[in-house]
Amino acid sequence: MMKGYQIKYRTIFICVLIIAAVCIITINKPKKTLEQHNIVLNPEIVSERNIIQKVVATDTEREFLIKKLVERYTFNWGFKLDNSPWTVAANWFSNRTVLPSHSPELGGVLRSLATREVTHADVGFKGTQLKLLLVLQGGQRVAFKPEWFKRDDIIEGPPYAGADRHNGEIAAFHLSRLLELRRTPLTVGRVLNLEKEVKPVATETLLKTFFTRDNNTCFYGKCFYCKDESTGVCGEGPHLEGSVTLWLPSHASLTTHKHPWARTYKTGVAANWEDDPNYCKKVILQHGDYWSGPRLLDIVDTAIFDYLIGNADRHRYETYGDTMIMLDNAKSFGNPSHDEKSILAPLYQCCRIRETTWLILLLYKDGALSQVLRTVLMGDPISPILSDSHLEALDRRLRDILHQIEQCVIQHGVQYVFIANR
Ligand SMILES: Nc1ncnc2c1ncn2[C@@H]1O[C@H](COP(=O)(O)OP(=O)(O)OP(=O)(O)O)[C@@H](O)[C@H]1O
Ligand SMILES: [Mn+2]
Repeated sequence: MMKGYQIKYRTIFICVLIIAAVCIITINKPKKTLEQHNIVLNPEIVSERNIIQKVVATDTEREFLIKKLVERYTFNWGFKLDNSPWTVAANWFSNRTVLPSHSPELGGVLRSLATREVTHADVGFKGTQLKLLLVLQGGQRVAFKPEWFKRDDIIEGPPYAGADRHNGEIAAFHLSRLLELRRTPLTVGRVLNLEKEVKPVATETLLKTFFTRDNNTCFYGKCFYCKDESTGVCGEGPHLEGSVTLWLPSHASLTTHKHPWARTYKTGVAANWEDDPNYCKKVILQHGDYWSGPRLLDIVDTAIFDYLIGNADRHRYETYGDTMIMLDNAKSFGNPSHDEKSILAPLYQCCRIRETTWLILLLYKDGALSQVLRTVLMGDPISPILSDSHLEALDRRLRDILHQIEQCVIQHGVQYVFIANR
């Protein structure tokens, strides 16, 4: 009797030990990192994948990767164009991208945007923010967004607070190139002499809004927030810095849509997406074409891009054909110590992303993003474009994005999260 009890207790004890050991092994088993998953790759990014494998290897190879990326995205300011810069740029416009991944001509077109004579100046014809609509020699329309803030100024308040940041528009353009989201029109920095370059060619409507304050030339233009001298912008003397953005070609008819993840812009009033974890499914149900075409993935790409630049103001968007164009990126780089997680809602609510986008993001991890962008931005005539703290914020935000993608994979699996060829 006594012996039987002992055997029974010993068996139970051994079973408990085995179960505990299995549990410990399972819990401590290293999770497969995303790089170890065997993803089916698009041919065009196979070369990038080789680089990824290298970057995971050693510091020297990481340096090599950064050097390669800098070479690829630095533009040659002195490049001599054979054709009109405006024809070159108009020919770049296609149904998925507005410029090529890399072309020596890019430097020539950007130089023309920054230096060609202004032949006509008018008030911006759309939007809530003060801007100029200029025509440059050769008949090219551009939008000029003026400088309101210094590079170190910090914008406090709601995530969409403050006037436009012209340097943000420039940085966003180059970031979109680095990430191969080439759906942002060409943008460059420029200092205009308002007295000599703008006033002589200004329309009556614009001219009427010019005034002087402390010997500086100022104007208040025409827009929703443009009221009178109190809402005007001033240069230093006659000189006003700003961003010049190429207008898309006239044949590019754009359609405007309300962004499904738009904010209410009312303090204390949340939009539907803000407290509905199933919001993404509802968006897809409501717009079938979002899922069958590129739209939802364009929205996710744009959310990633906006999270990096800190733009919480994408209340509407434009499409050309099926493609979402990323216009108006100036509500960005306002506060380097604030990361507005809600901008990522399309990513964390849908948990779907283009496989190419994810692979390209991987190239820039561990500080490569700020290093490459810093060097590329040095080529702009009004550089430095971003303060160190904004560049550091990019690396930190990229880590958040990669972590979020990893969470999606853990939750839904690789096949669900990564979408190829759409
Ligand atoms: N480069 C461009 N090419 C073609 N159209 C453009 C370009 N930039 C702006 N637009 C058109 O002008 C509109 C207003 O531009 P933008 O969004 O930059 O102004 P905004 O004052 O910031 O507007 P909002 O305050 O609504 O954000 C865009 O929605 C688009 O239709
Ligand atoms: Mn805007």
